[in-house]
Amino acid sequence: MNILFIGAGSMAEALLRGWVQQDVVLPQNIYVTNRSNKERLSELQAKYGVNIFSDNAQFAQMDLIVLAMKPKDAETSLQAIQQHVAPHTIVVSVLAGIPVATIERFIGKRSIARVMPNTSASLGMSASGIAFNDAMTDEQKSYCLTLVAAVGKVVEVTEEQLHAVTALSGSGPAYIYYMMEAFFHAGEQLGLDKETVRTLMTQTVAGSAAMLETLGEEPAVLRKQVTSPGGTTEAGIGVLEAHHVKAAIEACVYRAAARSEELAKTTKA
Ligand SMILES: NC(=O)C1=CN([C@@H]2O[C@H](COP(=O)(O)OP(=O)(O)OC[C@H]3O[C@@H](n4cnc5c(N)ncnc54)[C@H](OP(=O)(O)O)[C@@H]3O)[C@@H](O)[C@H]2O)C=CC1
Ligand SMILES: O=C(O)[C@@H]1CCC=N1
Repeated sequence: MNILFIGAGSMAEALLRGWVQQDVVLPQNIYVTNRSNKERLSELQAKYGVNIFSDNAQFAQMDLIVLAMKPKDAETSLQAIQQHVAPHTIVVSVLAGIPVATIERFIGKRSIARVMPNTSASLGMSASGIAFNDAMTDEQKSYCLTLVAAVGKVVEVTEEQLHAVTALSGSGPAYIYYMMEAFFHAGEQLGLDKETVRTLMTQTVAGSAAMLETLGEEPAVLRKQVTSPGGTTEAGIGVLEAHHVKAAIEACVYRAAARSEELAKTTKA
C-alpha cells in the first residue's frame, strides 16, 4: 500500500513516525507533500526515509491519502487534488471538524474515513476516534483500523461524535500539558530543580492514568483514596474548588467541541 500525506506538519509526522517505528508501513511506501516548505519535506525524508511526492502523475499509485493540512486550508487543497486522486484511493482525513460531505463535494463519493488522533501517536500512545462513510468496505475499514491501532488505542464512533472526541482526546494532550506547566512552575517555586519536578510529575500522571485503566474505578473514588481528612490534598483541592476548576475544565471541553462544530459549518456544502 502506498500512502500519501498531504500536509507534513506535526500530526503527519506523529502518524508516519508511529507507522514506520511500529513496522506497519515501510518508509519507501510513504510519500509526503505540503504547500511550500520544501525544507520540511527534506527533513522528514532524512529522519524517516520517506519519499517526497513530486508529481501529480504519482496520484495513480497512491492507495491511501491522509489529509493532514489545517482545516482552513482543506478546501484549497481538495480543489488542487480533485482532478488527480484515483477512484480506488482511500481518503483518511485527520482534519478537525471538516465533514465527510465536504470532502465528497470536492473529490466525489468514495471510501473516506475521518480519524481524530492525538500527537502521542508518535510514541504509539494516541487515543483516536474513527468514523467511516458508507462507501467503505469491511476490508478497507479493517486496514484503516490496523493503521490507527498501530499508533495507540482506537474507538469507532459516528461522525457526529467526532466533535466530542476532538474536544476530549484530540485536544486533550494540550490540556494535560497546560496543567503540567503549572505543576512544573509550582514545583520549582517550592525549591525543587526542574529535572526532579519532571521526574515526579510525569510519573504521577502516568501512574494515575495506569490506576484508572487497571482498576476501572471512577476518578472520584481514586481521588478520595488520596485525600486524607484534614491533610494536604484536601487543602489543595479546596483551592481548586474555590476557583471552580472542575467547571472551567468542563467549559473548556464544551467550547472545543463547539469550535469543531463551527469548523464543520464553515465548509458545509
Ligand atoms: N496537532 C494536533 O494535535 C492534531 C491535529 N489534528 C489535525 O491535523 C491537521 C494538521 O494539524 P498539524 O499537523 O498540527 O498542522 P501543521 O500546521 O503542523 O501542518 C500543516 C501542514 O499542512 C500543509 N498545508 C497547508 N496548506 C496546504 C495545501 N493547500 N496543500 C498541501 N499542504 C498544505 C502545511 O504546509 P506548509 O508548511 O508548506 O504551509 C503543513 O505541512 C489539522 O487539520 C488538525 O485539525 C488532529 C488531531 C490532533
Ligand atoms: O487544535 C486543533 O484544532 C487540533 C485538533 C485537535 C488537536 N489539535
